[in-house]
Parts: sequence; structure tokens; C-alpha cells
Amino acid sequence: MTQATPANGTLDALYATILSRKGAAPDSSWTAQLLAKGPEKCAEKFGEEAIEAIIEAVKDDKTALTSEAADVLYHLLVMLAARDVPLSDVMDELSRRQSQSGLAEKASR
Ligand SMILES: N=c1c2ncn([C@@H]3O[C@H](COP(=O)(O)OP(=O)(O)OP(=O)(O)O)[C@@H](O)[C@H]3O)c2ncn1[C@@H]1O[C@H](COP(=O)(O)O)[C@@H](O)[C@H]1O
Repeated sequence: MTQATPANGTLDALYATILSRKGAAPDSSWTAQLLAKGPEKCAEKFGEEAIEAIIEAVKDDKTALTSEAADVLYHLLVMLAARDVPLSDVMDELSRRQSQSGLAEKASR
């Protein structure tokens, strides 16, 4: 079995790279070009990639779904960066929900 990559580290590094493309010359990279088109275009691309992932999930093509899921995560991070939402805020929100559901589990015991 292949060793799993720590998800947070990979996402953090990718988000930092995406942030570094903000304000860069559009012809310097794909990300800089997309960000230069504005937050609405970034959101539209995220939506397109999400639909492509849905199609592969329905077809049960695991290889294609893996690739589309990577596209979805990349475009989610670009959309967050375009609207100046730190990835750490999203992670904090997920952690908060995890600890809330942990409390709910304990309370139901
Ligand atoms: N993870 C990604 C990543 N995932 C998807 N994409 C790009 O997103 C685009 C979306 O795919 P589409 O098929 O929709 O693109 P398209 O049809 O060419 O675009 P449109 O005509 O629809 O506008 C592709 O060109 C992919 O290369 C990515 N581009 C960059 N990254 C990473 O982002 C970082 C910065 O990349 P650069 O900005 O290229 O330096 C690097 O770490 C890269 O690995």
C-alpha cells in the first residue's frame, strides 16, 4: 500500500503557492491567469470542476474521480484565495464541527 500524504500539509503548501500567484503577471502561470480573471470566474471554474467530479462519481470511475477531486480541491483553494478566505479558517471550522460532534456523541452515551 502506498503511504498516504498528510492532507493538511499538501493543501497548506498548495494554498501558499496559490497565494503567491495573486497579483503576479497573468502570463506567468495558470493560477495567476485564473486569479486575474476575478473571483466570479474562479467560482465558475470551481463549479465546472465539481460537476466533472460528480459525473465520475456517478460513473464509478475511481481513477477519473481521483483526478477530478484533485481539480476540485485546487479550484476550491483558488476560489478561497480570490475572496481572501484563509484556508486555516476553513480548517478551524472543520475542527470546531469535529469537537462539537464529539461532545454530542459523549452527551448521547
Ligand atoms: N493543482 C493544480 C491544478 N489542478 C488543475 N490545474 C489546472 O486547471 C486547469 C483546469 O482544467 P480545464 O480542463 O478546465 O482547463 P482548460 O480547459 O485549459 O481551461 P478553460 O479553457 O476551461 O478556461 C488546467 O489547465 C489545469 O492545469 C492546476 N493548475 C495548477 N495546480 C497547482 O498549482 C500550483 C501553481 O501552479 P501554476 O500557477 O501553474 O504555477 C502548482 O503547485 C500546480 O501543481
